[in-house]
Amino acid sequence: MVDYKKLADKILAKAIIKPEIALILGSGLGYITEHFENATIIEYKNIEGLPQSTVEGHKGRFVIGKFQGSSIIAMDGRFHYYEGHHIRDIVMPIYIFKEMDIKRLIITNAAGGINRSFLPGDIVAITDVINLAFKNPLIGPNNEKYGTRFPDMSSVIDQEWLDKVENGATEAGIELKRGTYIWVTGPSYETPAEIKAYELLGADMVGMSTVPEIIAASHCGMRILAFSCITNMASGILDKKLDHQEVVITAQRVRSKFRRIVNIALEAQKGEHV
Ligand SMILES: O=P(O)(O)O[C@@H]1C[C@H](O)[C@@H](CO)O1
Ligand code: HPA
Repeated sequence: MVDYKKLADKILAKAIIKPEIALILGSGLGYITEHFENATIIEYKNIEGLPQSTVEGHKGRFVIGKFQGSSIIAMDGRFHYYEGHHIRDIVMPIYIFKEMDIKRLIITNAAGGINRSFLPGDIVAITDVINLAFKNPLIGPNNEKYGTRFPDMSSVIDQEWLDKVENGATEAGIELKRGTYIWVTGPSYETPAEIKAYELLGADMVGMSTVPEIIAASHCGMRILAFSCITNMASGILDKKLDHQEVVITAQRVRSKFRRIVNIALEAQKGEHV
């Protein structure tokens, strides 16, 4: 068993501040850490036992600092199943955050829009997920210290927190859509026939991450918000080939809107108990 506490202590020992909220940054979204004050950067390669990031647009480092008055630990680079990591290793950071006594998690990703009312550049609040990869990071012995063997998944997103974010976004004049995210392993993008099938299953956007993190964070009782940046329309919707460069470029194009949504999410939890 991995000693998450030891890893958490090792990371905290290098930081100037004690983080209270964790933020996982999707493809091309790492720029938000440029706005952190008093930032400590810790490369994954300097933490023995952690997997490494191998994907463009994922730097592979923790950035710990103050953002919008909140103390944050951000993952500028996440782990994906298609990189060859064991499914349990993908969620190692979640249990490390738990050992840091972090109670709130904001997850972000780049995703392909399936819902025809979405446009590249939209930000969508994830309201539910579909695990089409059929991989579960909780398979194996359960550590009761973190959570129960059979965790409930009927309300994985913190609705109270999301309501506040939606109100804040409306007040700020930012359009925040809602949708169901379907997780596939990748790394190949989907075929048009697959996208038609996922649409029938009720998915609004498709991506290659986030769901393992939601399962693990939910298992250990964290309050979760998750946002997709629609970087492209999913396969077959437009007469266009998909390409990771476009994903990263679109994620960067919406940097100001995306940053404001994260700001609002941080503001929305201030003054609350956890
Ligand atoms: O880490 P995320 O989910 O944001 O990255 C998406 C999914 C694939 O890793 C990649 C495909 O372009 O971007
Ligand atoms: N499919 C899967 N993952 C993605 C996509 C997509 O179209 N865009 C960004 N990540």
